[in-house]
Amino acid sequence: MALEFWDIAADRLRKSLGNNNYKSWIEPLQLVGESAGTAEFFVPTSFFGNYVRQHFEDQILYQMRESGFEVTRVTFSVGRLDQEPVARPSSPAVVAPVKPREIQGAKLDKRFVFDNFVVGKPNELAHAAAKRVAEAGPVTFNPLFLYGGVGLGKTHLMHSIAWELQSNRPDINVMYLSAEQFMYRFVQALRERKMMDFKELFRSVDVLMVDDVQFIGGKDSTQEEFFHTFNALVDQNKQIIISADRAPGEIKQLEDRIASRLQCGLVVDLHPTTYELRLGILQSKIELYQSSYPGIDVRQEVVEFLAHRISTNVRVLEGALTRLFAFASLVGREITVELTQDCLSDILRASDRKVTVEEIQRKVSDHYNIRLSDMLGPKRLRSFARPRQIAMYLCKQLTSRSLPEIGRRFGGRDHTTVMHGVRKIEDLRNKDSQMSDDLDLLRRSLEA
Ligand SMILES: Nc1ncnc2c1ncn2[C@@H]1O[C@H](COP(=O)(O)OP(=O)(O)OP(=O)(O)O)[C@@H](O)[C@H]1O
Repeated sequence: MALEFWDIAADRLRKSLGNNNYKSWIEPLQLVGESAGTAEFFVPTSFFGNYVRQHFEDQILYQMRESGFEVTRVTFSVGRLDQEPVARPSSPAVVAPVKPREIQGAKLDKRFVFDNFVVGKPNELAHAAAKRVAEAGPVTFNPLFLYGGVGLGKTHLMHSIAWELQSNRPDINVMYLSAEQFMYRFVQALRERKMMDFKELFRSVDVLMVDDVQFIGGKDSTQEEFFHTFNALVDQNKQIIISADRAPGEIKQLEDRIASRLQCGLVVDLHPTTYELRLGILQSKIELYQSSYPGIDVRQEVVEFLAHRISTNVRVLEGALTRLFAFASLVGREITVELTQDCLSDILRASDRKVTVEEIQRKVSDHYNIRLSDMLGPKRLRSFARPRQIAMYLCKQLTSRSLPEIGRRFGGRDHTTVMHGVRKIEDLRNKDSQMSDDLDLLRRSLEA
């Protein structure tokens, strides 16, 4: 009976709102039941429900009353009746069981899960924050903004969150995509005149994850749309997770209002890897590789050699291992440091960190707590002369500068003075363990 009344009300709504509005917003409503003056409707998404409530609620109430309903209130909740809409006022609605939802948006990499993410000092905060949002508890920081240099694990953490959300909360809608894909979809929606669908899609997600957001810098209309999407979701208390290669305030050509919104939640950076973290990552990747290349062993000295020499990013480290394992399996030899040097000569050359003379001078003067001007000036006091010789020695070791060039950069000294200094330190290094430790420490911090 109620269904027939609804048919009448719907027909009146078609006439009063027009065919387009009717098709888009009234036809998809499913009347679930009506009691105590309240009519309850199922709607496909929460965005849809909000939209109808804001724009058509009064009209719906009015036309329902005009058609014989005694209603004073309508409610809209997300759901779907299992078959054709059946309106039985006093019987409970039959709702389709919740199926685990697919993650919407870009495809996720199966290897990028929390279990495969090695945690160390440089990334522990980012990891902890990622774990927290993956629990899908009450939203405490919105957005979570992860940033860091190339290949430091931002995408890995984002995918891990998405996988974990899918298993913890199969009922919620998670959307992961890159900022580039966001723009592509936006442009496509504009071209095909489907902006309403676009808005509805993005406003109906429970967790939105956008990777590499620096991409929208300078793209004005994409930024504008992103801003509206962002605000709409935050207003609904939906979780947003963003990644970028730099902090929000440093993204070029990003509107100030967006940068400031992005800083409203928790901003965490992934620091460059340390030697220890690289060792950990290598050990974990080697174990993974050994399942594909049984019988191939990597000596500990090789692992240390790689962790020491490849300090750029983890992606390069992984590339080096892949090549090493493939090579070792082809030639059927154990992986030694020599084999590694042969096989990875190009990667090792490219990874050689370019340390500058100025960096060395600054580091050494800081380490020995003297002023830079005293290190470069004419004073011959031992407390200035020794750090000066150490800095010269490190310049010879870590840069490709010639002795005369180094002399010039140290207050215009002669190349024989530099040579004398370098020899002195070489000598001390072999005799004095404190000197040797100091040199190792300085070298490591310069190469980190
Ligand atoms: N802590 C880590 N533990 C294990 N693997 C890691 C870690 N950090 C990075 N990786 C691996 O390094 C590779 C590069 O990581 P990812 O793609 O997540 O970097 P990114 O920060 O998103 O880089 P980009 O700025 O280029 O997008 C991936 O294969 C990832 O699994």
